[in-house]
Amino acid sequence: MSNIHVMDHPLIQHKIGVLRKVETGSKEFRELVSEIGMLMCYEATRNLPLEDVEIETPVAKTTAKQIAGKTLGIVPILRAGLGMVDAMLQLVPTAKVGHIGLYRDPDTLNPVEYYCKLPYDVSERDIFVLDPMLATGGSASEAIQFLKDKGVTRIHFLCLIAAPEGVERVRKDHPDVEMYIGALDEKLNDHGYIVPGLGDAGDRLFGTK
Ligand SMILES: O=c1ccn([C@@H]2O[C@H](COP(=O)(O)O)[C@@H](O)[C@H]2O)c(=O)[nH]1
Ligand SMILES: O=P(O)(O)OP(=O)(O)O
Ligand SMILES: [Mg+2]
Repeated sequence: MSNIHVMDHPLIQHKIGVLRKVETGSKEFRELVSEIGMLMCYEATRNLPLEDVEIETPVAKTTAKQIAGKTLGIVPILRAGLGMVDAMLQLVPTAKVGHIGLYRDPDTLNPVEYYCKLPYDVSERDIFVLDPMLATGGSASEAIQFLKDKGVTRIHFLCLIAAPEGVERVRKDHPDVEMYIGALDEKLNDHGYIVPGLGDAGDRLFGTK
């Protein structure tokens, strides 16, 4: 079974279409990123292991299910990944949140790290790395490597839009990572932007351009 999952849900496709539009302003953009993030979280958590737990309802004792293990962690790649955090937390309120700050050098397109703060028990958790855009794959690959160096073994990567180049890079560097992709686009342009894409996700989320 492939570990690359391209979303085919009509709600996700519809919302990504609105997100792409040049006339979609920051407020609506933020709402859409959050909504799509929530729908993708639902898909990305589909295979989490469950364990039995004995509970008591008002009527009877029974065996219910709960997520097994030390539960989850969420790691947005700053800034753009921040737009997906609240939605994930609404579905998984007990998740801990780490942050990895990376920006792309505009000339080399290589990621430059400027911040990192992770939960102390990060290595015991299933980690969901968030970034709306997977372009060259440099940022995602570096963030994932960073987590692996901290001992994390179960990593899932979620992005709203991906270029084939980025998917190939992450697949090659990290074949063990589950990738969840809202839409797979055509290519990168000469500046490393996804075509057709949506522009710079961080700028559109925070109104910085
Ligand atoms: O069309 C795009 C392409 C990239 N971004 C931002 O860059 C990084 C991902 O780029 P990589 O080349 O994959 O490292 C991502 O964090 C986005 O913030 C973008 O917004 N739009
Ligand atoms: O990857 P970048 O350089 O686009 O960073 P940001 O997410 O802060 O816009
Ligand atoms: Mg940006």
